[in-house]
Amino acid sequence: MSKSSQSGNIKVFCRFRPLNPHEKLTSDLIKLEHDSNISVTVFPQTEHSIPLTFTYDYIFTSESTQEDVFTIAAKPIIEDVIQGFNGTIFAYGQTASGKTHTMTGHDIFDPYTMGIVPRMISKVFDSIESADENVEFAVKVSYCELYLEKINDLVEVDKKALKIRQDRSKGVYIANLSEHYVASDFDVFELLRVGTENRQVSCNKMNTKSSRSHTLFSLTITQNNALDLSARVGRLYLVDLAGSERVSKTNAEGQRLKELKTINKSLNTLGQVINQLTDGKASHVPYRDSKLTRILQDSLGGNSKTAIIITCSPALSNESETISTLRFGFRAKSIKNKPKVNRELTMAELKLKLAKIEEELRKKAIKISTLEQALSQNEVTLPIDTTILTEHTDESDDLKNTDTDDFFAELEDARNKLTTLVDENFKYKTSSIELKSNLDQMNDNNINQTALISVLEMKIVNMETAIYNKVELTSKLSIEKDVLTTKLEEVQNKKLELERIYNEKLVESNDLKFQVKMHVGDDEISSEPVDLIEQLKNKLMSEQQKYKKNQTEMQGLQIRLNQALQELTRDKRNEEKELLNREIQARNEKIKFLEDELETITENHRSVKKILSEDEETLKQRTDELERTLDELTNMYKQLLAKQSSVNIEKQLNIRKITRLNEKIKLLEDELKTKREQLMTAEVEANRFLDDMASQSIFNRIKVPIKGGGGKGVRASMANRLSIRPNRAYASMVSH
Ligand SMILES: Nc1ncnc2c1ncn2[C@@H]1O[C@H](COP(=O)(O)OP(=O)(O)OP(=O)(O)O)[C@@H](O)[C@H]1O
Repeated sequence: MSKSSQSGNIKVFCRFRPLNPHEKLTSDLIKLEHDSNISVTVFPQTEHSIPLTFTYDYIFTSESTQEDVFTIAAKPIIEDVIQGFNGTIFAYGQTASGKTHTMTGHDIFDPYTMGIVPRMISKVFDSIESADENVEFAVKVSYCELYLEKINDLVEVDKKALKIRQDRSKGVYIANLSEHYVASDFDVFELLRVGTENRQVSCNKMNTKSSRSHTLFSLTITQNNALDLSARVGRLYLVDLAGSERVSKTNAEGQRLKELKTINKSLNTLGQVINQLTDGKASHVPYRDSKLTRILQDSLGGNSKTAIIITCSPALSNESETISTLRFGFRAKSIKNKPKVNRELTMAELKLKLAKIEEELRKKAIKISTLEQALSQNEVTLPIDTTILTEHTDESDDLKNTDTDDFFAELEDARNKLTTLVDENFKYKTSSIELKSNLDQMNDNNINQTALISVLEMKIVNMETAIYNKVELTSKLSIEKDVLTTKLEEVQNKKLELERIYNEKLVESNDLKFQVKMHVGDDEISSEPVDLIEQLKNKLMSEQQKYKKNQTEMQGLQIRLNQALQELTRDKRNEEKELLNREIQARNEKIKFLEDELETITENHRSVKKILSEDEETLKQRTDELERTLDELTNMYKQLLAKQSSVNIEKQLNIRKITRLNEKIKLLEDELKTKREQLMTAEVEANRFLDDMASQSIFNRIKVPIKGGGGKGVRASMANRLSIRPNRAYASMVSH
């Protein structure tokens, strides 16, 4: 199967039916305005209600014809199904709103009243008739109903309570549901008639032939092109839902009430599925909550081209149901599906794909070398064995098919990742270098500051030594001063002593003079006393000399003391001391300042170190991370190389296969040429045989090939049989 997907919203169409005869007598019309053929505004009659505007892909009014509905809503879907897409059309609305009228129609043979289903079937066979005669079609149909949450086959009625299954190729499907090959629209109509007869229909208060079950009619068209050997499969689902209705409006009880509840439950789940699909935030879509939503899984949010026709009653008595239906359709409009063509590739397409793969391989090789360069620029060496690129072996038959698109996407992804990582790595490296240079600069600054500090410290030591010397000198001078003071005191004491002695001697001498005067008069003084006086005079003289000497000595000492004191108190000294003190103070302040500065620098250094160590840590982590990622990328790169190698091998194998196939085709073409003529005659016989078969049984379990364009013979013969048109009673039975 090849992919050719395009996403698109589900198409929603709205259809208002006319008032029925009963409503014409009992009810007014809902107040609404058709703003355009895509927008309608409802003015609810309930108190305080505001007007509600709804837009759809198209709005059919009560005057719209069945032909209009088919052309606008259904025809594009069947055209897509013939192209190989899956398509779904279903009608949703309250009971008696016109679902069956829209889907089947009142009379499937009446060109005016026939609904979507018969028109689509005719369209399918018209398309087959006008198709290329090299295309062979096979059409098969199945018809079932979902009644009370059980799936029953409507053609082979013994097949009841069928199970829903899902697989990759078929998607969601009903296991064991009978499938019938059909050769013409007549076969399909006949099958529809039988199925409709078997459908659960009962009377209710609102609709005398109300559908009590949901029905699912499926038509699968397979086409094989004999020229390019391509194949396509398109599947069409036509769903006629049972109508929702309020329990209170129907007076239902017993089995009817049970049916009603089951129908309402499955329709509620359908509403929830649509709500979840359009919510945007919802993580779970409750498809499995009802069989109806499970069957419609591929049609809602899946790979189908889907059209929903919401049918509405215009009667005021149904206003709330009509608004609820309009809301349902409005919401469903935003569901996005991803339809894809179910087809197999032709030989030419295979060749084209091979050429594309070869081109992509070439590009990939360039990309790989670019990657290698990028890696080597980042000093990442890869242990690549380059021979792996060209190596291939015959033992590789088991190798899985590699989707080159995925491979290239992966490669591109890896390349982008690598580029981002390389850029990041580069950024980190640059910032790391910047940080390192900052750190170096700060270290240099630090060294300079430290040198300056040590010079200053030296200076401080010198100054301290000088201060110490000065202090020592001062203390020496102070000691000397003390000694001199003591000496001065001694001299002064001596002086006082001498003065005292002198005074005593003076008193003694005066006493002696007086005694002499008194004793001898002036001339009668004997030689003895004169000697004594002389002695005393001499003694006094020597004492005076001693005194003078002491006095001179004392004066000398006094001078020396004064000199010493002067020296001590001299201004110059004081000034020097003052200066010294000031210098010491200034240096102390400088030391303090430098200490503070040193502390700040140390603090800065510490914080920078901390930041750097943190940055280094982050950088280290980042580098580790990058290294890990690079390791991963290296592994990925190796894997990619291995993949590339397997693609190369596969390419070789494919080339061989294609060569073999071409040879085979050549042989087959030759064979075909000879057999074609034989087939022409056989075909006439086969047509006759098919006619016979169709006359015996219309439900065919054997594949009936219908030739595009060439199928005219079969359909024409069928048309002959259909020329006896079914009577009215039969036709209306088909419609319900
Ligand atoms: N657009 C229309 N034009 C004319 N008549 C219509 C239209 N739509 C519905 N009717 C008529 O309204 C009646 C109810 O329609 P129908 O049976 O299709 O409703 P329904 O939605 O299928 O009901 P239920 O869910 O109960 O099966 C029928 O008689 C049908 O012919």
